[in-house]
Amino acid sequence: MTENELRDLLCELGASLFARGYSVGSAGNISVRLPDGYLMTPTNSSLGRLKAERISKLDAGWAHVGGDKPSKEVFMHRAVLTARPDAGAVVHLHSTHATAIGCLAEPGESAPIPPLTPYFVMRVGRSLPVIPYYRPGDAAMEPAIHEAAKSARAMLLANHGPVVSGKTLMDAVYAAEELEESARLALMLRGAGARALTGAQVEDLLSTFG
Ligand SMILES: O=C(O)[C@@H](O)C(=O)COP(=O)(O)O
Ligand SMILES: [Zn+2]
Repeated sequence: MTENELRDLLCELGASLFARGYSVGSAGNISVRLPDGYLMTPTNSSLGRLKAERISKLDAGWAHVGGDKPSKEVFMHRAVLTARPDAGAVVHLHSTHATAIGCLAEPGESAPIPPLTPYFVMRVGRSLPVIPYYRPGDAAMEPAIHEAAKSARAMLLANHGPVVSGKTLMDAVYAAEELEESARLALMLRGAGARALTGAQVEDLLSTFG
């Protein structure tokens, strides 16, 4: 896709996430890898009202070179995109149920949501590390996120929200949506003795769709 097509898709997907309640107010931010740098949602912007021409552009060294001032979470996005050379985009949301799991789980946990459904395993993967709490925008979060992202497509920031990567922008958004719905399901079934997929079923999914 061209840069302009990616800008338009970012606006379209941001509006769709916002309209369906995956983000509210100016919460959340999204980045997309380009051949010569990165696109990032501007700080304090609503995902529901992004303007293609105002999206922030950063060069390959992560310096701001165009558009509005980028999200204060540049360190979060840089941590994931440098750890995962195959990732083309990162989506950070405050979606309610994934954030709730991030408030219940212990930092350091690696699988706070059980593999209840195949699509969760296919989109999010085997592990979902819980990163200790950092103040939003704190550069100190970068090493912990970078390390976790080497082996996980998605993670939960304790008491903050999910961070999800994907090969493409569309993949990252689909995975963020699936993570939120799986978190909702996990909370709904908490304590009910729900049957999770077995280890063999998870491995079969990962080797077939991984
Ligand atoms: O939680 C926060 O403050 C940020 O992580 C966030 O979601 C929105 O920050 P900006 O992207 O700087 O608006
Ligand atoms: Zn946030």
